[in-house]
Amino acid sequence: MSIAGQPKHVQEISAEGIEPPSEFFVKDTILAGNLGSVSLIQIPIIDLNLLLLDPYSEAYKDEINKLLDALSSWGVFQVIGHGMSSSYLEEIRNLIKKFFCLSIEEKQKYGRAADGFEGYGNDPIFVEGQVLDWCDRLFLTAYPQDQRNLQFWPQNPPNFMNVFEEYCNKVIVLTRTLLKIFARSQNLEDDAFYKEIGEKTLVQARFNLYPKCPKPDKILGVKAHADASIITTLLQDKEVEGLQVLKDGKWYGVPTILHALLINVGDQLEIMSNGIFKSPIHRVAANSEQERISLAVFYFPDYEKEIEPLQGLINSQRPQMFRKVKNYPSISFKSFHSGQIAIDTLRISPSQ
Ligand SMILES: O=C(O)CCC(=O)C(=O)O
Ligand SMILES: [Fe+2]
Repeated sequence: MSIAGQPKHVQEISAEGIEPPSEFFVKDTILAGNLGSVSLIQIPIIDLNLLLLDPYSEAYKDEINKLLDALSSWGVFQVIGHGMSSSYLEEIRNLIKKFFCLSIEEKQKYGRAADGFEGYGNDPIFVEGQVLDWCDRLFLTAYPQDQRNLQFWPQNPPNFMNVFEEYCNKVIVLTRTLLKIFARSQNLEDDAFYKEIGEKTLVQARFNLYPKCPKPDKILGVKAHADASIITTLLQDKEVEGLQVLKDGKWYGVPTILHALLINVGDQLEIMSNGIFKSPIHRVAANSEQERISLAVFYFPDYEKEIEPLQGLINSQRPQMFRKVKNYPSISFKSFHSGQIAIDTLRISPSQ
């Protein structure tokens, strides 16, 4: 089955074992380099429990320094001690698998519109000549609650809504705790980032399925990008790796850790931190042997909220690095599809 005018779901192409259509083949750019094997790198593992200790304790100081180093170099770390047990995270992974295991017809009940973003589907085509990601996804808005489009929320598995909602709530609590700790790491008031973001936040989730791909040396699960969010919380497949992060011009594979969640700085946090925290460029490799799943939860400010570097992080040594911005995801989206790095369009050059 293919939907009129749309390429088939990746899951179907993979199951049929046919040659992938040419739209999936990456073009030879620096961001598509080294698609063969990359070395796995142990990105920092941060224990949240240690960051909730007395700030004068040695254990706290060591952990906050490790965190600061992670935020300002990789822009990504694995968090443990977040209060969600391994078995709970396994329940969430099972929910993702159960949904993607349904027939295409069943999943298609929650299918996105041909030109839409929300719902179940393959990579939406927005520009001519776009290279397609080897990934089917279910994209949902979780908060604000009144912006949920419930027609896209699966009724099957039957407990989907409750389990997903509870998980989102836990991720939101974790995100807000991290924002406080990030502020402390800069000697700012606990609510410094939180005040800039405002009360109204947008929380969206992307459930990803990366079916087996016969050409992992020429095709990507997700093309190189930086997230437009403030913070992204990623639940990775427990066995199959695929996420890669670009650092100093080299790609590194991120290992998966059963009980950890992967946190990455999004562009809007890089902006608010005046460039101190880095929003990493990352991508997902395809895999010829194994299917992979993941769940990314993106935490955004409201579209109407203007974001800018915090005053407390601007000084003569570090002048303001980014212009103010509103509705950053739309800028990011356009840049992504025209091959630009979105955050660079907001950079203030030193002479300005
Ligand atoms: O699946 C992954 O590991 C990462 C997905 C991702 O980067 C995204 O959805 O923005
Ligand atoms: Fe991402």
